[in-house]
Amino acid sequence: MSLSSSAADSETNVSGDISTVPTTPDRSQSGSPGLHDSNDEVDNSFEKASPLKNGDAEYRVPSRTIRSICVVGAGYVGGPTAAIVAYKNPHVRVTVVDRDDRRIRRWNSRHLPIYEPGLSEIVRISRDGLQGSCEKDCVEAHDTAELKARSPNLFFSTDVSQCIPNSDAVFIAVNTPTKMRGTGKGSATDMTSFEAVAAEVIRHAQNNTIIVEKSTVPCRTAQMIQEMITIQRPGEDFEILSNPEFLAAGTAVQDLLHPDRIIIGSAPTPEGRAAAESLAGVYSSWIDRSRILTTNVWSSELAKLVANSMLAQRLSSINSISAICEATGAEVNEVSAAIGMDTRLGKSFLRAGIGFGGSCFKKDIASLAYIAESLGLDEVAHYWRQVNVMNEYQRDRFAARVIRHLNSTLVTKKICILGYAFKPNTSDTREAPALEIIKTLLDENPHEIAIFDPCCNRLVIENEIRALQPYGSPILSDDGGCVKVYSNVYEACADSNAVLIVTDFPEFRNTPVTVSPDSKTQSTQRLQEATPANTLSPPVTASYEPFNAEPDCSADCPDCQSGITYGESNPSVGKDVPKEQVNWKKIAGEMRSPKWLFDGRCIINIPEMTKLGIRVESIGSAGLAV
Ligand SMILES: NC(=O)c1ccc[n+]([C@@H]2O[C@H](COP(=O)([O-])OP(=O)(O)OC[C@H]3O[C@@H](n4cnc5c(N)ncnc54)[C@H](O)[C@@H]3O)[C@@H](O)[C@H]2O)c1
Ligand SMILES: O=c1ccn([C@@H]2O[C@H](COP(=O)(O)OP(=O)(O)O[C@H]3O[C@H](CO)[C@@H](O)[C@H](O)[C@H]3O)[C@@H](O)[C@H]2O)c(=O)[nH]1
Repeated sequence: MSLSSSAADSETNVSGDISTVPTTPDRSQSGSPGLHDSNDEVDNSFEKASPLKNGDAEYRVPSRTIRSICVVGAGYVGGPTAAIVAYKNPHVRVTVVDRDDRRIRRWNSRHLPIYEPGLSEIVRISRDGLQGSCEKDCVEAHDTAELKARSPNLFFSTDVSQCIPNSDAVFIAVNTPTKMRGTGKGSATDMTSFEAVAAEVIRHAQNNTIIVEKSTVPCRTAQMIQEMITIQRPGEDFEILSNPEFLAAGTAVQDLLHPDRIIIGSAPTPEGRAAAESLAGVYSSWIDRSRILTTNVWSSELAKLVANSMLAQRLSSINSISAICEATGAEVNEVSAAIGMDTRLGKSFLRAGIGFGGSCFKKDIASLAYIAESLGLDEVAHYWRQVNVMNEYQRDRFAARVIRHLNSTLVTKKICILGYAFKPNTSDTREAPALEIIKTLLDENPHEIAIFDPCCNRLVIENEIRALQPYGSPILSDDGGCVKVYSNVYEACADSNAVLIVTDFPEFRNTPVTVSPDSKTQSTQRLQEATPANTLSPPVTASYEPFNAEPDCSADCPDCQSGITYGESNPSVGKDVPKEQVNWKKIAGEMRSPKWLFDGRCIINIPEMTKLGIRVESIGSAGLAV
C-alpha cells in the first residue's frame, strides 16, 4: 500500500460532508486499514518497537501530564466526551474542532447540535465558566469541587490546523461509516474522514504529541497511522493510543460520568505505556483507576467492535425468539424475564422489539464481518452477518404484520407512528427503524402516515422524510404528499386506523410508570445521583446567576425556528419518569374502527388496552389470528 498516495487521496475525497446523518454514505470508497494482501509491503514499525522486558527498570519512561487536548470531530462522541473531560479537568484546555462550521456555531450557542440529557449544563459550565464561587448556594456537596468559580476551558472551533500543534494529545473522533462503493462496499469501514484527519494531525502536530483513536475503527488502524508517520515525519516520535468510546445515545452524560470501564490500548513499549499512563491521568480525575484497563492496541480496537456486535447479537437472539413466541403463545417478555434471572445471562439487552437502530451496531457488525472475511474466516463472517440479517427480518416482519392485519391495503387508511428516533431521549435518528417502516408503508399508498416523536425536532424529521429518494416527490404533506409530522400526539392519532409504537418512550405506556427506590434502574440511580442538571437547576432559576452569559443562537438554528428544544416537549427527558403519559382513552375515542395498535416495543399492557376497544398486536405475543 502506498501510504503517501492514500493520504493525499483522502485529502481530495473529503470535500462532501458525509458525517452528520448517514452512517452508510453512498460516496464512500476508502477502505479498512491493516488488512493488506499478503504481498503488500507493510511498514511494521509500530510493532517493531522494542517491548519493555520484565525487570528492565531503565526502560521506564515517565508519563507526561496532559494539559491541552484537541478533539477532532464535534459529533455525538467528540462533543459530549470533550465536555465531560473539560468539566472534570478544569485545568486542561479542551478544544473541539470540526470542519462543519454550522455544527461548531451550534456548539457555541444556546441550542447545542445534539440533545443529550444533562449535556447543556455541563457545556455551560466548561464553555462559559462560572463567576465567583457558588459553593454554598448552588451545589450539593459531592460536586462542590467542580462548581467553584472557574474560567472557561472548553472551546469549539473550525480551525483544525491551528488547534493540533497547540495540543499535548489529539483525539480523533470523526465518523467511520460503512463503505458504500468500491471494495468491501456495504461491509468495510469507510476510513476517508479518519485517514484525512490522521494526515492532518501528522502534518501539524508537534513531535511527541499523543494521537488517540476515539472513533470506532477496524483492528490494526494504529498501524495505518504509524505507517503515515514513518513516511511523513521520519525519525519523530508520536504515540498512538486506542481509546474507544462506549457511550450510548440518550445516556451519554451518565455513561461518560460513570463508565463501566475505560480501555486504553498502546504499543507494548515504555513510550507507549507512558502515553497510556498520561491519558489514564486525564480519566483518573473522575474515574477510579481500577476501571481503567490498559491493553495492547489491537485488543482495544477489536474490543470495541466485539462489544457492539455481542450486544446486538443478544438483541437478534431475543428477537428471533419473539417470532417463535408469536407462533406458539409464549410471551417474549416472560421468556426474557425468566432467562434474565440467570446471573450468567443477565437482564440487560433482552427487550424484544422491532430491531436495533442507531449509528453503530449495524456498521460495527459489518466491519467485524469484513475483518473476518479479509482474514479468510468466512464462517466467522457469515455468523456475525446473521445478526444484521435477523435485525432486518424482525423489522420487516413487523411491517408485514401491520399490512396483513389491515387487509393488505392502506389506500384509504391513516397510520400513526409513535416515536421516530431509534431510542428514547435522543435527537439521534440515524438508522432509525421508523424510517424503514415508513418506506414499506409508503409502498402501500396509504391515505396518511402521521408521525409524532416527543424528543426529535420536527424539522429534522421532515428533512429526512423529504430526502427519501426512491419514492420521488411529493412525500411530505406540505409538499402535497401523505406523510405529516405532528407536534401533538392526539392530533397525530386522531382518525387513524392503526397506531404503531416504534420507539419505547415511557410516555407511550398504558400502565403507570413510577420509580420506586427498589425498582430504579442503574441509570436512573445515576441520574438522580449526580447530574449537574439536578444539582444546578435551583440556582439557574434563582436570582443568583452563577454562569457567564450564554451565547445567542445564529439565525439558522433549527431549534429556534421550530420553537422547540430537544427534550423540552418531553418533560421526562433525563429523569426516566414521564410527567405526562399518553391518555389512551382519549386516543381510543378518536380512532377509527376497527382500532389497531401495533406495539413494536412490547410496552403495552394488552388486557388494559383491549378494555378500551383497541386490538393489540405486540412483538413476541400471539395476537389475533389473521
Ligand atoms: N454516536 C455514538 O453513540 C457513538 C458511540 C461510540 C462510538 N462512536 C464512534 O465514534 C465515531 C464518531 O461518531 P459520531 O456519532 O460522533 O459521528 P458524527 O457524525 O456525529 O460526528 C463526526 C464529526 O466529525 C466531523 N468530521 C468529519 N471529517 C472531518 C474532517 N476531515 N475534519 C474535521 N472534522 C471532520 C464531522 O463534520 C462530524 O461533525 C464513529 O467512529 C462512531 O462509530 C459513536
Ligand atoms: O433491550 C434492548 C436494548 C436496546 N434495544 C435497541 O438497540 C438499539 C441500540 O440501543 P443502545 O445500545 O442503548 O444505544 P446506542 O446509542 O446504539 O449504543 C450502542 O452503540 C454505541 C456506539 O458504538 C456504543 O458506544 C454503546 O455502548 C452501545 O450500547 C436501539 O434501537 C434500542 O431500541 C432493544 O431493542 N432492546
